[in-house]
This record gives sequence, C-alpha cells and structure tokens, in this order.
Amino acid sequence: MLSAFPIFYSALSHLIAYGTVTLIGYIVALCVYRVFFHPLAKYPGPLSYKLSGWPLLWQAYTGDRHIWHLLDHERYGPIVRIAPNTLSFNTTTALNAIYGTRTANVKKGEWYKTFDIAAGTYSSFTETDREKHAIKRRWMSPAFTTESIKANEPLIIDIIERFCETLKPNSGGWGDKWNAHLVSVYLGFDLMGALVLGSDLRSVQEKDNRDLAECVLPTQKLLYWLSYLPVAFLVRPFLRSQWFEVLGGKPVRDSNRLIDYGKDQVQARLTSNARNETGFKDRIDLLSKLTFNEDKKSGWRPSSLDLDTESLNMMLAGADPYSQVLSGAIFYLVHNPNCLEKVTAEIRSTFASSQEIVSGAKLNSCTYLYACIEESLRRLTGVLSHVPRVVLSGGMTIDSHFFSEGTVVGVAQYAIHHNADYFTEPFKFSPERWIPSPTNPPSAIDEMRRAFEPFGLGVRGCIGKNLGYLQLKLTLAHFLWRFDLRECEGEKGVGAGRKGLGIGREREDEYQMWDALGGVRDGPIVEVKSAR
Ligand code: HEM
Repeated sequence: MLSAFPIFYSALSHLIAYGTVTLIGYIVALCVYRVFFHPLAKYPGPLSYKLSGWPLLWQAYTGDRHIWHLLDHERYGPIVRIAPNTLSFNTTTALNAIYGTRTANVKKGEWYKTFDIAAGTYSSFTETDREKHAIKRRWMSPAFTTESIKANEPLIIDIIERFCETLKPNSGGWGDKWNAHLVSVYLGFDLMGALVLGSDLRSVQEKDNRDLAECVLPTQKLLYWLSYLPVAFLVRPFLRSQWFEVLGGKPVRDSNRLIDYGKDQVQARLTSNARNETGFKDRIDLLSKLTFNEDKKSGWRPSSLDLDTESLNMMLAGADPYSQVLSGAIFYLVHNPNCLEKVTAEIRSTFASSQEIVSGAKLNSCTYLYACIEESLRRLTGVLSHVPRVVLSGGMTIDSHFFSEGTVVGVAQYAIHHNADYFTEPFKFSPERWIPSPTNPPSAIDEMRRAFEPFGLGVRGCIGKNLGYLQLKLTLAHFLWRFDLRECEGEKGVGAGRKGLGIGREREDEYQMWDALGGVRDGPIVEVKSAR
C-alpha cells in the first residue's frame, strides 16, 4: 500500500509535465497559426495584436483605445488587424459598406451584450439578432417622429431655461465658476429623465439625484472594460448581483438604483388602466408612447423587461453623448475666442428674445451655430472607438477584400474623423469647414460628410439623431443668447491635453476623452456673465 504513493506521484508529475508541454505546444502552434496562416495574416498591425486580444483589453482599460486606433492607422494604413480576428478600416468606402447599407452582410458583435443586460434583457442598442432588432426599431419609431419631438420641445426649452436661470450670476459681473463637464452631465440627465420617463429630476438645481447622473460614466467604463474580457459571457449573468456591486462600488450601486427607478416608472404605466388614468393618458414622454405600442408588422408587444431595459437604454444613450458634445463644444468655444464671438453674434442678431428660440426657420438659419455643432461632433464623436460588426454567412467584400463569416470588422469614429485624407488640418477646430464658400465648395463638404458619422449610420444608426441635434442647438442658442462665456483665469487648461498626459494627448487645444464607449472627460472650468 505504502509503495503506491511514489508511483502515484511519479504518474502525476509525468502528467503535469506532459500537460505543460502540450499547453506550451498549443500556445506556440496558435501563435504561429495566427501570425502566418490565419485568414487575416496578410493584414498589417503590431505583432501583439495579431497574437491575442489582450492589447485591446488593456487599451479599453486605460481609455486610450481611440488614440491607438488613430496612431495604428497612421502607421499601418487604411486596414489594420487590431486583434487576431478583427480588422479596423479607415476609409469612407469601408464605413459605408459596413454600416451604411441595409444589405451589409453583418450583425452587431457579441461585445454589445454586456452593456444594458443588468436591466434584464437586450435593448434596441444591444440586440445583436437582426430580425429582433428590426422589430424593436419599428416599435420605437413612433416615439421619434418629427411630431413627437415637436410635442416635447417646450419641455426641452423649459429645462434649458431653468438651467440658464441656475447659472445666472446674482450681480451684473461674472458669476461663480463651474465645471462644464459636470453641469452638462446633470443637464443631459435632466433632459432625458423628462423626455424618456416624464420625471423632473432637477439634478442641475439640487443635489438629490446627482449620484444617479454621476454614476453613468464610471459604470460604463467598468462595463466597457469587462465587455472585452474573453470570458465576458461568464460575467454577464452576475452584472445585477451583489458580487458586482462589491466589485464596482458606489457607481454600480447607484446605477442599480437608476435601473430600479426606471422599473418603477414602467410599473406605474403598466398597472391596470394606467393608460386611461389622469396623469398618464396625456403624457408624451417616450416611455408612455412605447408602453402600449406594438410592432404593427409582427404584432410584437414589449414585456415589462423590454420596457425596463429600453427606458434605461434611452436614458443613457440620450444623456451621455449629448453631455459629452455640450461640454466639448464649450471647451472648443472658450479655446477659440473667434468662433465663440462669431456664434454668439449670430445667435443674438437672429433672435430678439429668448422666447423666439424654438425650432424652425430662424434656428435653421443659424449656419455658424450648426457648423460649431458639426465640428464639435467631429472632434468628440458619439462613440470613440471601433464599433464591431461580425460578418455573416456568405461573407462580404470591403474595399475590394473578401472576408468570410465570423470576421469582425469596423471603423473607429475618432480615427476617421481625424483622417487627414478627408479633413484638412484634422486637429484644428474649424466650424468654417462645414460652411460653403468660394474656397470651400459644397462638393468638398459632401466629400467630408462621407467620412462623418457621429450618430452612426444605417439600420443601427442613432434613432435619437434629430432629437440630439435639436437639444444641442436649443441649449447652445439659449445659453449663448443669455450669457457671455469665458474660461476661468487660474483654472485654464482643465480638460485639455498636455505633455506628459500620455501618448497622443499632448495637444493643448484638444479636449481629452478616455474611451469608455463614449468618453470620460473633465472641464473646462468656466464662468458666465449676463449679456443683458
Ligand atoms: C448628441 C447626441 C447623440 C449622439 C452623438 C449619439 C450617437 C449614437 C451612435 C454613434 C450610435 C450608434 C452606436 C453603435 O453603432 O454602436 C447611437 C445609437 C443609438 N442612440 Fe444615439 N446619440 C445621441 C443621442 C441620442 C438620443 C437623444 C437618443 C434617444 C433617446 C439616442 C438613442 C440611441 C439608440 C436607442 C441607439 C441604438 C440604435 C440601434 O441600434 O437601433 N441617442 N447613438
């Protein structure tokens, strides 16, 4: 009996030795395959990207992914292999082929599935199945018609005007300093709370709901990083668990409170006869429009989980990019005083009173305002990095290259929006590039527009695009009509690039973002003075 132990240990050590050799052999073989024999082997990129997806995970963790995409395209050209099975493109033709056409033989990648699953199911944003997504999109479309947006406009203006009242200095001089990033987050949250849920969250004015607004970016950053884990599918079921609350801390607890708040709003609408009760029947918020709606074509009706998830999705998808573009526009305007002066003069000469600032011909005539928004959208972009699409059965051709089923392809907004082939002096904030002139003919602007996709494109493009534009136009027009704006003396450069901040972050006139689907950002610190 005693003599059995040495035999057992000898067998075990042999087993471990064979196992280790086999594992090393497998890894070496996999590396050789990925570098030399993989169908994407001929595409350029750093060796580390070809070997594994870990560099992408690291870039997502540090928030520098968009910068690496740009630098990699500058170094390796229009097609870069950014992971063993993933290609990034940087051409308008690829942009259109992958996202722009209804017939593109792709679907959203599994990567999306991590984002709003904590609310219970997949939303229109994270649904990867093309048929199920088409049904959701049709179901949601009545909430985003011109009439629906017009009906909500007084609410938008009311919240913007209250925002302006809160910032108004008490004296005739310059008021208190404020962080444009934080204030934009609160305003975006209040706007979407009102538009999606019909709630008056008042986080601009009061502290009560600010934790909910402030949790969005840190939670998104954590989810973004987790979504790149090779084992993300194992993590997803725990995203609403206490385990995840411990890992994510306060932002995740607050995010769960936000999900619960949305669920309560859904339940309030679903309870018996809520549709006809006073207080609900006349409501025009997006959730009320969707609760009892169905997809006319398939007859699909949303479950309460669908409504929970979609209301959270609309809150987050609507609030954060708006806030990002708003604080970015403020940054670029205070850093470019000529542009600030021009846009302010245009708004003040177009409208005799703030009551006149509504959608319509006069607002549309503010071409410089629109150009400032376009240029801010170009510099900031809605989603910074490569948004993955997976090639479906039958494969597809992009830029004359054929790719088989399962290849992951995409374009990174930050990279294409700063591609010098399409945008001259891409790091210059220049609203003028969007305005036709003898030196800038409409054909040149059309050419640029083909590389411009701040709201995404095609069937998976942003359903809230028109609403987003309207909110941005109304906010900047009301705000600049009422106030002179400047960056605070002594607080200059908050949010800007500087030497030593990291690779690609040295430009002092660039608003810095740390990639987390949208961008984590800060500043600028500004102050206002009443103009009248
Ligand atoms: C400045 C404002 C906004 C920007 C820059 C923006 C940007 C984007 C982008 C780039 C996408 C595509 C993302 C991808 O393919 O992964 C997207 C999708 C989406 N956005 Fe927006 N968005 C804005 C405002 C809004 C608003 C106000 C709403 C509505 C409440 C909204 C709801 C959505 C939804 C539901 C999707 C998913 C669409 C689908 O896959 O069918 N967005 N947005």
